[in-house]
Amino acid sequence: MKLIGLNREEVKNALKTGRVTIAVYGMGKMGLPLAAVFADHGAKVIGVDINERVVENINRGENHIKEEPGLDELVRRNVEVGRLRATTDGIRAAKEADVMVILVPTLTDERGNLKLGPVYDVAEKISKGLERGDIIITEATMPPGTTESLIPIFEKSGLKVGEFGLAHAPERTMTGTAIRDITGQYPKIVGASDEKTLEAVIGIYETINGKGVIPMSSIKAAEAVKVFEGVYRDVNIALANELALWCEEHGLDALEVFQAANTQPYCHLHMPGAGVGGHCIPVYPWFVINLAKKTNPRLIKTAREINDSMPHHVVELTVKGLNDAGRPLKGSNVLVLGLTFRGGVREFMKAAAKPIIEELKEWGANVYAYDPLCTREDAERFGAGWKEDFRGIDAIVITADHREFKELNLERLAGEMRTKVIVDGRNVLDPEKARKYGFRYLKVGNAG
Ligand SMILES: NC(=O)c1ccc[n+]([C@@H]2O[C@H](COP(=O)([O-])OP(=O)(O)OC[C@H]3O[C@@H](n4cnc5c(N)ncnc54)[C@H](O)[C@@H]3O)[C@@H](O)[C@H]2O)c1
Ligand SMILES: CC(=O)N[C@@H]1[C@@H](OP(=O)(O)OP(=O)(O)OC[C@H]2O[C@@H](n3ccc(=O)[nH]c3=O)[C@H](O)[C@@H]2O)O[C@H](CO)[C@@H](O)[C@@H]1O
Repeated sequence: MKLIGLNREEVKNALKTGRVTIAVYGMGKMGLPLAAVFADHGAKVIGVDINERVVENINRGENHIKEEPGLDELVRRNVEVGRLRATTDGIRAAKEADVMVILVPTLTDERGNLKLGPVYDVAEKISKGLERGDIIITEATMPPGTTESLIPIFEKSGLKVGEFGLAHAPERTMTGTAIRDITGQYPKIVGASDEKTLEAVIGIYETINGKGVIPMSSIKAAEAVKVFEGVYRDVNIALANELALWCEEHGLDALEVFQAANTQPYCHLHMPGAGVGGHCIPVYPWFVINLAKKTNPRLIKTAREINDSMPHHVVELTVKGLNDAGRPLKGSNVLVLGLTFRGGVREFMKAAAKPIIEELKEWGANVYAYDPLCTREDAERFGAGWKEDFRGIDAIVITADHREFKELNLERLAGEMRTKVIVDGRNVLDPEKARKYGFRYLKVGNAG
């Protein structure tokens, strides 16, 4: 059922009664939860992915996103009742769907150059199945202006924008809380090509999001909201890192000072640490930097440099800790705890562990690694040995805040390690407790 021209209440009713078909392109950490939530609210949903194994799993009612609580059941029951199915045929999905949601990766390379290939691929497929009255929504985080830059591709269908609707509704969630966030942790941001499309898209998201919708004046404004959220986070993490380095110089504990400062409602000092990884936070600033022609985003560029320098600082802390214990880094056995970019997610994009392992090896250390979400092969891919105990280890370097690391048995570590040095790159351990067991405990913002 085409939705353009309906008011939001009519759209909600149509969606809930199974008269709306939604195709979601990208069955990943964001796309599959969204598809399952739409299906659970009554829509007929087609999940589209280029990965045949992903498609086969979903059609068997199996969820492959293991970091998402509740998603197994949501996928199983909606596949079982026939509301959710998956395909690799993106063109056919567009022909059958009334609404097409683009939620494939939007990435950059190490230098921040955009890699929007998956978005263009999906746009081309949608253009071959687009029908009058259809609505296309980009949910993937987009450099502002990108959604509208796809219009020439969509108009290859022979339709003009206006005959189909275009909107941007950024996915404001994170792996591990996607279902909670999609269904109402935050209001949904929506910008659209025209009033009728905006009205329909508000109806679509009010159906699934209990916090409602914030309509924006344009598609580009909606794109900027999500990107700015990420830039805010990256710049504030850089501020925390810079102040933490100052605290080290002045013998202060950064977290003690930050926690006290943050009791003031206007102060939100973030967590200093081993660096900023993932598909999101280190990427979104480049969307702003690359699009700046007359302005010069100096602060945003400097923040990126500060955050990218933190893995090296963690290596410096490791050298200091070992030296204080009378051991050179060269020849020491160092165990890196964490290969993923953050705890709870098996994702390696710009993980701090990679440069840390490389630099430790350059200095002649024997480097091992362990991560509860990873395998021996992952460690070897990073250039480290795999080690699940602490015997003979001189220094432990924590680079991801996995729950397991917060619960480390310090008594066992003290008994097994050869030299007792801990560099806590994610502030997961209690400094006093570590020092009580005789560890030299260092972290970003407190060099012991
Ligand atoms: N992961 C997060 O916490 C998070 C949070 C908010 C927003 N986002 C944004 O959501 C978007 C998707 O991120 P994600 O974490 O779900 O990625 P992901 O890597 O987990 O999943 C992407 C999926 O898209 C599929 N895919 C790739 N190219 C395709 C194509 N041409 N056609 C169809 N499917 C294709 C892949 O096979 C994969 O299954 C990105 O723009 C990201 O910035 C991510
Ligand atoms: C919708 C979307 O895109 N969602 C994103 C998702 O982001 P994400 O999954 O990438 O996770 P983040 O928590 O942002 O971590 C990124 C890296 O920064 C390090 N870090 C973090 C905080 C800090 O104070 N100091 C740090 O050093 C951390 O170790 C890691 O390496 O969720 C965030 C809400 O959590 C959102 O804001 C963010 O938009």
